[in-house]
Amino acid sequence: MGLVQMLKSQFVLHLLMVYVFMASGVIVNLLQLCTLPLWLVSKQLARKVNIRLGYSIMSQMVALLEWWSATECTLYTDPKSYPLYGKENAIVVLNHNFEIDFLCGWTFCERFGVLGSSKVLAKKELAYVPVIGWMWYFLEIVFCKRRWEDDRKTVAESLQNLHDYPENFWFLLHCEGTRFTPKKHEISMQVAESKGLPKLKYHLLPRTKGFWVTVQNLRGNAAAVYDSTLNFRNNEAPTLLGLLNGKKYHADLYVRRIPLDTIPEGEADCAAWLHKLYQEKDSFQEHYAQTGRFPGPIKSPPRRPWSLINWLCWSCLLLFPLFLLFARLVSSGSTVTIATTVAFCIAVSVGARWMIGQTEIDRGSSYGNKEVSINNN
Ligand SMILES: CCCCC/C=C\C/C=C\CCCCCCCC(=O)SCCNC(=O)CCNC(=O)[C@H](O)C(C)(C)COP(=O)(O)OP(=O)(O)OC[C@H]1O[C@@H](n2cnc3c(N)ncnc32)[C@H](O)[C@@H]1OP(=O)(O)O
Ligand SMILES: CCCCCCCCCCCCCCCCCC(=O)OC[C@@H](O)COP(=O)(O)O
Repeated sequence: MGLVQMLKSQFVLHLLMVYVFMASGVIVNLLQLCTLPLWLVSKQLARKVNIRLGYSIMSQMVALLEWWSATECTLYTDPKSYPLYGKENAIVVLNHNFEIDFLCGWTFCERFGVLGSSKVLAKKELAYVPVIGWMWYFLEIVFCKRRWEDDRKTVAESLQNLHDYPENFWFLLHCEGTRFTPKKHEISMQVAESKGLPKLKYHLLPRTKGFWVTVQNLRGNAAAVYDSTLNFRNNEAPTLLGLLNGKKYHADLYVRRIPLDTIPEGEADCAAWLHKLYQEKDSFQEHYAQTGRFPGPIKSPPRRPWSLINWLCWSCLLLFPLFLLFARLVSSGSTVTIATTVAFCIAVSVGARWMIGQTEIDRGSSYGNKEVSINNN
């Protein structure tokens, strides 16, 4: 292990990074709270301010991937579609197999200039994750309970609100609804069989209702669906802790641009269209497994310096007072103050570990895990 790699794996450095992320995150959350009165005066200005504030949090995690771990991201796509990326609103349909797929998504958003305005249909539980979940509230992220009877109205309303959104956005949909595990796969393939649908090898059976409601409510607003398929070289299963330890991965993303007006309007036709799309996605993953690459030409956007600059600015701003405080603490010699500080550091690391746990598939939800009573009618 080289010196740099050894440094990157030091716990004390991770603690400092977590401190910068959490402290800057809470400051940004408080600033977001201060924008509430602005919504009453100028909604569009409040949204633009929140896009930039959100960027300041999300791009720190992007910097972790791009600059700290130096993970590479290769894009396979049609060169004719490429100039449109970042210049239009789009619905992104992405497979959900990896613990850091959300971060790869953010990284591509960053490279096409839509990170601050990126949107997702996220499970409600994520709204309570400190910093990220609180930030999402101000970014008009659409949350769902994964119970159609509860979600159909709220999701449609939240999507309608995006019609006058002031900047281009990508709306991410993980149609599988949960991350891939062998057990969830087995159960969803029983559902596929009961519906007479072909089996998928690399994906769970997509849940079609969220896709249909999104397409219907973003018609006239989003121009296209970006069918995106992600995988990692060398059969790696990347983790957030791996990134924190400076491990370099290589992500490959295959994106096809599909104009929204070519997608059927009726619910049943739209569902059939999505099932067909997932069969195609499965064949792309098979191609990847066989050849180590996706079909089509490579047109990779380079990383930009902004995420690193933002991260360095927050680090300078927050580490300097921390070191001053630390020096004063040591010189004061007060056991109570030192013990309180140590307890605070432990609380922050436990909190951060819990947040990282939210990304771990082993600690994932039981959604899609339960045997369903299969009705063949
Ligand atoms: C280009 C690079 C990327 C750019 C990235 C862009 C933006 C980045 C932005 C943010 C990054 C951060 C990312 C954070 C990620 C967080 C993501 C999540 O939280 S995923 C979980 C939440 N999202 C979803 O669930 C979306 C998909 N789900 C749906 O759409 C659902 O339909 C629903 C609207 C949530 C409703 O859920 P419900 O469970 O009620 O689903 P359905 O009614 O659809 O399901 C019943 C239906 O399914 C059949 N069924 C039963 N069991 C299964 C099973 N195990 N598998 C499959 N299907 C099953 C059942 O028979 C019913 O069938 P039918 O519809 O025919 O009656
Ligand atoms: C510079 C950075 C320093 C980093 C410090 C570390 C801080 C930790 C930050 C944690 C961020 C948490 C973001 C959560 C996003 C997780 C997205 C996700 O993948 O959710 C899973 C759901 O889709 C499905 O859930 P399951 O049904 O599979 O269960």
